[in-house]
Amino acid sequence: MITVEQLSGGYGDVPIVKNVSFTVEKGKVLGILGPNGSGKSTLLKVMSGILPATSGSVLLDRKNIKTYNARALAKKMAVLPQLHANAFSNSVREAVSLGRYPHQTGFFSSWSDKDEQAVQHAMAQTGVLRYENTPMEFLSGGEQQRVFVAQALAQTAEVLLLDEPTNHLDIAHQRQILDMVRKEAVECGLTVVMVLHDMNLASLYCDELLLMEDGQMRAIGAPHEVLIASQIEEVYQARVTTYSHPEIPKPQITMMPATSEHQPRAVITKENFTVVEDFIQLKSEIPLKTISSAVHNPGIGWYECFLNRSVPGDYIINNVKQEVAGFLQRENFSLTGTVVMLTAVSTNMVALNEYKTDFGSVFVMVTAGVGNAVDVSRTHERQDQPYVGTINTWVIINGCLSEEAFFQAMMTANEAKTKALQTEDIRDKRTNTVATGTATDSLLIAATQRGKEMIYGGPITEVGKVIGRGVFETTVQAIHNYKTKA
Ligand SMILES: Nc1ncnc2c1ncn2[C@@H]1O[C@H](COP(=O)(O)OP(=O)(O)OP(=O)(O)O)[C@@H](O)[C@H]1O
Repeated sequence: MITVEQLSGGYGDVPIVKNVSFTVEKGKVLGILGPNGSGKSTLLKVMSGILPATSGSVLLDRKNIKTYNARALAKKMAVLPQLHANAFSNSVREAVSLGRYPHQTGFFSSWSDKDEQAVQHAMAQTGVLRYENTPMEFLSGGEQQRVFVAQALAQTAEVLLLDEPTNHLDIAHQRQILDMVRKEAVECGLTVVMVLHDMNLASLYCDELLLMEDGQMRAIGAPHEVLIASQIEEVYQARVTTYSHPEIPKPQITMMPATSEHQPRAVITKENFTVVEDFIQLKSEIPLKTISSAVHNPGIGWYECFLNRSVPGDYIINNVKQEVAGFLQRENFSLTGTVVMLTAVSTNMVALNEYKTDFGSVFVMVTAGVGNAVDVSRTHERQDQPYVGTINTWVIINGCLSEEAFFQAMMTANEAKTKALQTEDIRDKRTNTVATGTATDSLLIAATQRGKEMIYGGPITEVGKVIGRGVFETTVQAIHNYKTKA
């Protein structure tokens, strides 16, 4: 455990670090973030005693570091500095072994089994074992960086201070070093304070983050309490946006480029749609921000091509995703840029309408295979497998929607679809009650994201009104087409 109390210090008379206080418990990892020159490295230097503190104190297990002599302190705390004077012409093994100097005692100190184990463990953990006998000068910058991390690790101190440990490392080695740091913290109780420039890595690997600004603490707390877009924008003077990591409940930050770049024409018109026997296609000149429950490329993303593909009624394939990928490859569609829905109805039953609004046109496309419609409130009564029958709906918006508006637009569209089924008196054959949809309906909302952002997409908003009317009317029309052409 390390405690920093109202610590100030710097170079000569100039205070760089001002009044910093925090505690890192045993087995926890603190990440220090901040713009260039905000005092991160200086803070580590004052914490480790490399630079004198002008006021305040640093405690290791509640004992001031001033009470330790250099060797005793080095046994407790290992430091990886930002810049290494690479005076080594010796081997990797010898460089890592230097980490053991605090443990060497007496004038003729001998190399113990413990020393050997610590060096072997450190080299293995950092992936430098295979360079063991290579001279340091023969290693790349990233390989040398890993050797320096190994040297700090070999010190087997309780507290590790790391200044940009992932400097020069490719992503695989960044992961290796940071995984190793986390593992040593969680499994061996190592306490870690590390300066990182990459906020996303810091979010993933640190329990807490300290954000520095002009030598002072701007914020400290769990990643989600520190990585707040407005706060990061203020401190770094850069436009950013936050999003959730897809698999881990940690925030991530992405930079927003300046928008001076020429933007191509960004309007979807009727000409962007084509209907052929196999599919209904929308091909956009710009990627559209999309949210969908499609078979291929579902979820949230940016896509340029959209297919509502007609497949035979007996289309039962074990691996639908693979079959669709094969189709895209055969037909020369981009696997990563195309969203695909499947329908058993033929493409000539499509209903496609344009709705003109003040912010731009909205297109609604529906194919409605309602032969096997279901009443969602009664499906719990049935034991059978879902069978074919699909209403596919696209809402394509020449406009800009907030994240919230996208989800509300989905709800609005779905409500309008259900209302259309009610109006057309489409029934669940088993219960003879009004159907609410089919077992495998799919919905897609896509927008050009140009123009003024629409914050909400509920039924009484500007965009919600057109979605409500558009999906209702177009679904009714698609049901008529299905009834007359089936
Ligand atoms: N040896 C030095 N002598 C005098 N001033 C220094 C020295 N090293 C750094 N500084 C000053 O201290 C301030 C903080 O520097 P520091 O290296 O701590 O920043 P940092 O946050 O680690 O930056 P970076 O992200 O660029 O590594 C800077 O204004 C810098 O110019």
